[in-house]
Amino acid sequence: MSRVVAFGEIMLRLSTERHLRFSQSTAFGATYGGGEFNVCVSLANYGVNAEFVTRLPENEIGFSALKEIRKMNVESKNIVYGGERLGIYFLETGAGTRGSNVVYDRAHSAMSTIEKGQVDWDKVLDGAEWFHWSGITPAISQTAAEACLEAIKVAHKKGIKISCDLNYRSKLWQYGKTPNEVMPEMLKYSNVILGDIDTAYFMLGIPKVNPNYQDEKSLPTLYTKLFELIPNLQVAATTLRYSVSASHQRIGGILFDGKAIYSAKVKEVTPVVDRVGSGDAFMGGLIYGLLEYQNNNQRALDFAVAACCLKHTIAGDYNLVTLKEVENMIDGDGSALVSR
Ligand SMILES: O=C(O)C(=O)C[C@H](O)[C@H](O)CO
Repeated sequence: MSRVVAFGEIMLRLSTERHLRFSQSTAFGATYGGGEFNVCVSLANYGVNAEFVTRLPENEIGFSALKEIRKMNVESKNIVYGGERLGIYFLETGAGTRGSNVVYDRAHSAMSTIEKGQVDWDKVLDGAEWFHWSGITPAISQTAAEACLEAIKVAHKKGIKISCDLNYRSKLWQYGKTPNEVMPEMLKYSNVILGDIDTAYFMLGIPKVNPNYQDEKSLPTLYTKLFELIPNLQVAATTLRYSVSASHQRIGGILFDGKAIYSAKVKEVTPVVDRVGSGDAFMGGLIYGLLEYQNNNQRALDFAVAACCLKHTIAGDYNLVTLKEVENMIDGDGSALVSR
C-alpha cells in the first residue's frame, strides 16, 4: 500500500446551522478540517496509508483533534506537541445568492508557531512515496513556511514525489511576506501542482492572460509557463467550475503533463450541500489516481473530478466516500450508486 505524508494545520471548524448568519447563531456545529488533513482523509478512504504531520497543543482540545485524526484512519505518530492553542475557523454557510463566509481564529496556534527542526523529517519520510503540502502552511507564519521548506527539501533529497495545492487564502499572509517572496523557492521541488489562473496570479505573480477566461484554452498557456518556471514539475491540474447558482455547479477538470492536455467531462452537481473541502477532495483524488493509474493521466483526472463532485454532496470538510463510489461515478451511471 502506498504511503503518503501530508504536512499542515488541522483546525476546529465551527459552523452556523441551517444557513444562519453569524450574528443570529446561538450554536455552532463543531467538526474539524484543514486543507492538507482533508487530503489525508480522502486518501485513507481509498485505502492509502496516509499520515498527517502537524503540531498540536498539549491540552484537551489538541487531544480531541488527535482523536479525530485517529478516528479518520490517518496515521498520527509523528505529530509534534507544544504551543498555545488549536486554530479555529468559523464558517457561515451561505444560501442562494449569499455566499459562505470564513473567519479565521488561528493566530498563535500550535502549528503557526512550529519551527524548523521540530519534526525529524529524515525519519518521518523514510519509506514514503509521496509528500503533500499546500500554500496554506507558508501563509500562516514565517516559521511554518520554514518548517515546510525543510520537509520539502528532505522529501526531494529522498526522491519522494511532492505535490502542492497552491490554495491561495487572501485572509492569511499577515506576517509581512507576500506569497511571491516565499512560494517560488518552495515550489521549485514540487512535481505535481494544483492551481488555476487566479491562484497562479496571487501566489506567483503570473499575469492573467484574460482575467475572465479560465478554461481549456487559457490554462495550457499558464501550465506551459509553470513548466518553464518549475524545473521538477511533472503534472499541473485544476478543477474547472462553472457556477449555475450557489446550489448548482458544473464541474470538470484539466491536467497537463508537459506534453499533452487532458480534460474531464463536465458533471452537473446539484444540490450543493457543502463545497468547503472540494478542492482537497480533487487533490486527494488526483494523488490517488496518479499513484494507482500510473500511466493513465486521463483516468487519474477523471477520478479527481468525480471525487470533487461527490464532496459537494457531503456536509463537513471531508470527502466521506468509498473508492467504489468514486469509481461508480466515473464508470457507472454517474450517480455514484453502488449496485448490490
Ligand atoms: O482555509 C484554510 O486554511 C483551511 O484549511 C480551512 C478549510 O479546511 C479549507 O479551506 C478547505 O480547503
